[in-house]
Amino acid sequence: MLQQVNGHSSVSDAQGGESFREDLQEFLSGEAPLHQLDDLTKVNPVTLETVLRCLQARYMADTFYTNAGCTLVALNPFKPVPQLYSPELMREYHAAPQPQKLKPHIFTVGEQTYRNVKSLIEPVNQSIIVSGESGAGKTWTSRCLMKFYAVVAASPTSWDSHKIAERIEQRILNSNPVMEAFGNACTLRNNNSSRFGKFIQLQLNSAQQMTGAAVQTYLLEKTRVACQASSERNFHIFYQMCKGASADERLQWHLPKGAAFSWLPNSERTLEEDCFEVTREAMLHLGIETPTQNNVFKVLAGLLHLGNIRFADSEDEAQPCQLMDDAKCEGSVRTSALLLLLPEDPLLETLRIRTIRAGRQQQVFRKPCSRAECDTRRDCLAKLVYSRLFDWLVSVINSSICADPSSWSTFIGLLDVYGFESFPHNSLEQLCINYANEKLQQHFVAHYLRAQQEEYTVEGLEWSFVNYQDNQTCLDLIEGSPLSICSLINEECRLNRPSSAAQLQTRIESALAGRPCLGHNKLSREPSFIVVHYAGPVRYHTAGLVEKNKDPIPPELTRLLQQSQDPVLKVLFPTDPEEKSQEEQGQSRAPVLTVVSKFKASLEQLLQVLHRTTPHYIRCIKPNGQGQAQTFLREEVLSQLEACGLVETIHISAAGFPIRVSHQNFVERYELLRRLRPRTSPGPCSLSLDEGRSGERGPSVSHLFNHSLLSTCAGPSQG
Ligand SMILES: Nc1ncnc2c1ncn2[C@@H]1O[C@H](COP(=O)(O)OP(=O)(O)OP(=O)(O)O)[C@@H](O)[C@H]1O
Repeated sequence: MLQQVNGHSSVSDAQGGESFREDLQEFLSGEAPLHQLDDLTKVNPVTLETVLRCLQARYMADTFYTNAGCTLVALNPFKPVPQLYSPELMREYHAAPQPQKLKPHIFTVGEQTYRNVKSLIEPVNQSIIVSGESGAGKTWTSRCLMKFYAVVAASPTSWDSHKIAERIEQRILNSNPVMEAFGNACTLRNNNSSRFGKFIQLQLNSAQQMTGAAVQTYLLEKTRVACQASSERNFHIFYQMCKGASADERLQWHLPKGAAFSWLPNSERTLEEDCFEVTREAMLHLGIETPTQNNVFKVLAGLLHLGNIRFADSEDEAQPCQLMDDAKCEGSVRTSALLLLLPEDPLLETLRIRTIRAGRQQQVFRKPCSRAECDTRRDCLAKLVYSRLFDWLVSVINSSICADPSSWSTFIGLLDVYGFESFPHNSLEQLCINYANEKLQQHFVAHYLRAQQEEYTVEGLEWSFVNYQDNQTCLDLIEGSPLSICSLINEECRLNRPSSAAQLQTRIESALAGRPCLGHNKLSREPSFIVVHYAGPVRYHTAGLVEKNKDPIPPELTRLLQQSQDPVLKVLFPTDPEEKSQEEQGQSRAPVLTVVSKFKASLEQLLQVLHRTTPHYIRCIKPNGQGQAQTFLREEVLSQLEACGLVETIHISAAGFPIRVSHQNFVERYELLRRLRPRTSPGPCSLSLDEGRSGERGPSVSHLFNHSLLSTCAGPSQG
């Protein structure tokens, strides 16, 4: 081959031939080392294999951030890398003339968004969408970005003239431990897993200083209060108070050392998250004074005692269930009532007896509940209190950190959402989460395609995306009108008819027959349906779906809690005189929104906000499921690349121009070809190294070309 090459070569003398031979050997021995490639869309060619190899090589070289077009891929190091997040490094990225020329980092994204706001080019507001599966590093990333803005967008003086007034950035940072204590839990996949989604809006004034923030939360996993999977835990706060309370507090909250609570599994495990003092301190900084904090913890202790109440089957259906025959159970009712400041007998009665209003006169009937119903009502009471407490905390946080509307004009939004989920058993929670991911994926693809087109236009390239189809058909299946999975589940709730899991499956299959993204696993014995998501097919079980969607709260429970004399519960359950009189007069109350309807509405609101911002994407990837440093499991990474839409990005890249090399890199790489150039005058495909240097176009401009162009011409069009 060399002979043949030499035949056309201008390299003639023996010495030159030898050096050429060596250079050619070096050329053939490979591209730049993979770990040095900062952008996945620049690996050649862009395929899953090359992308995986590149990520692996970088991970093993302790390089955790890589660009992928307009996305940043963040690999979880699973080990402390303090120098990677130091304030000095933050300032370096902040001060850099071109931060995108530094190594890929979340601070590049942070700085870019900050500069975009400064530039005042529409849309001025920015959003950073951080996604990934549980344990991939979303919370870590969001926290680091908040710290970054606290450093670079800090106001030079205190926001209040008083010395004691705390800086707003510190308050915003203080919201993290509080939200994590109440909203995070140890799961099989992550010791500190956020059990809710959040959008944090960092508010900036005209001088781009942070003047405040606002938090919006989504879908708190409230069932965890009363039901934890084996080897998982309840929300951190319960363990924090049980482990960190003083002797005096233990006495007040009836939490003697070593007390066993059935809603507090795996409490022998101590995690670094079990830091009660940090939570209390942060609550104090947010304006939640010690007496209010004590009240909150007293209520939580009341819930723990509530969880120890056990019912026994009643022999006579007309009689209410008895408590399990032990003194401990009676003690739990008493202590729970004491801590929640509720009358003991009505508490027990509400758990065991259902009241039904019927007829024109709204006559009240009392029906004893079965043992299972009693358990459900007990759990429902705990979930109701906890979810309202969480919402209240978020509202307190907001009132502490939110700036006056006149003091801010722009914002940077940080969205930390649960990634795509597919488990052996998937239910309404997974449907909502995956629905949100479909929406965000559509938003991402639209943005990515737009960015691609803009890049091609700048390059003067003709382009077309081959066979690219977005995920609208899947979204139509989930949320479309008039018929979709959401509408059918809502219909079942509205009609309030008894319907089995099998009937719901049949209804979905018949009403949505022929939809391309709907599948059915004929081998499955449990009633279910399959949705073919962009990230892969997921089977959803229909059992319990309608009930979960209704999320019914027996009105007696709310009425009971309205009787409490506890100051916190009084805030969480205010009495509404109008509602009470309406009920007494037999007027029907406003229709209760289903879980799906509420989620859909909040998702639409979120997307409206996102649509009005310039989005930036950070995809967090977990290199292995065991949380081990230096371990890169290709299969696991691959499934996450699929789930976070990166494979799709790669396909879109490949549908456009799959090979992208900057002019400068091209020249450096193929410099050898110049020495092969015949002495005759250059043809249309000849390479002139002096023309069109990339620097003349600006730093971000790449030359893009397809396979055929490369193979026939071996040189970029100089467009
Ligand atoms: N950049 C990082 N450097 C060091 N360790 C990290 C980094 N990112 C994540 N980790 C480790 O991984 C763990 C999981 O990260 P994190 O809690 O941010 O995941 P997550 O994606 O928010 O998960 P979930 O969806 O369950 O809340 C952290 O507790 C931390 O130990």
